[in-house]
Amino acid sequence: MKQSLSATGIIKTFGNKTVLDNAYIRCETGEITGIFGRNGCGKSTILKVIFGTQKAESVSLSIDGKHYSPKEIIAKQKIAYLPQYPFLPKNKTVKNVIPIVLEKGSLQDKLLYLPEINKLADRKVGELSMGQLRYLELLLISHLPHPFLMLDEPFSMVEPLYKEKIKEFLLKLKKEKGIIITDHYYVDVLEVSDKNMLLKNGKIIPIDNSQELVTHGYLTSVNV
Ligand SMILES: Nc1ncnc2c1ncn2[C@@H]1O[C@H](COP(=O)(O)OP(=O)(O)OP(=O)(O)O)[C@@H](O)[C@H]1O
Repeated sequence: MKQSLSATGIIKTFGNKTVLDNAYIRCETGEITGIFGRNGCGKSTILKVIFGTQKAESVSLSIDGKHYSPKEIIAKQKIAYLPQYPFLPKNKTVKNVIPIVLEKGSLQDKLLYLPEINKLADRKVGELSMGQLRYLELLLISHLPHPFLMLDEPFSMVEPLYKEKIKEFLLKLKKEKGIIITDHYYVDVLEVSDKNMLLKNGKIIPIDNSQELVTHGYLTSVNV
């Protein structure tokens, strides 16, 4: 059965600057939602507000019609979140960080035996390249059993071959999850997304076709 996530009425200010002005995100399992917007428009902030790690002046959050406080989101294990910046401890090996994120032994094994992760198993996290680290973090977070997944720049620093693997993986994963992605690699996002939104001046604008990203000033031209 489909599950739905709704975060509405989001207001967030930093000092006298209103970054989110009645913004919203809605997502259902079985679909990928792309969020676009210029640098500093509030894409990371909206994800952090929903995940409960950034306090907002206002946000109304519900999953399957049940209301949640953002403070409960981590504990309730409904939404997994890949932050924009690396979060794994640098001094641990890849095989030792997997159990920190994934509790279940079968999930740990599933990840560890993926050839691209297995070959890094004994390397320290701090010794991985940025792209290898991004790929590891994405796979770790995506293997959590949570029904919703928010990805902040999953394609950043990742080589083209692995970007293709990520897209293939996300298209399979969306059969069981609702996925929200924000990334300036807009071609990659558009290739996998079912619906898209633009964040501009604190508001969400639904995007029906990529030409609208030009109309609203995010792109100068569309080549997809
Ligand atoms: N802790 C903070 N204190 C003050 N201002 C902040 C803070 N965090 C974010 N901001 C400001 O809020 C705005 C939105 O930041 P955010 O990181 O959400 O943008 P973004 O859309 O994710 O940008 P980018 O595409 O560059 O990653 C920016 O103007 C930023 O400077």
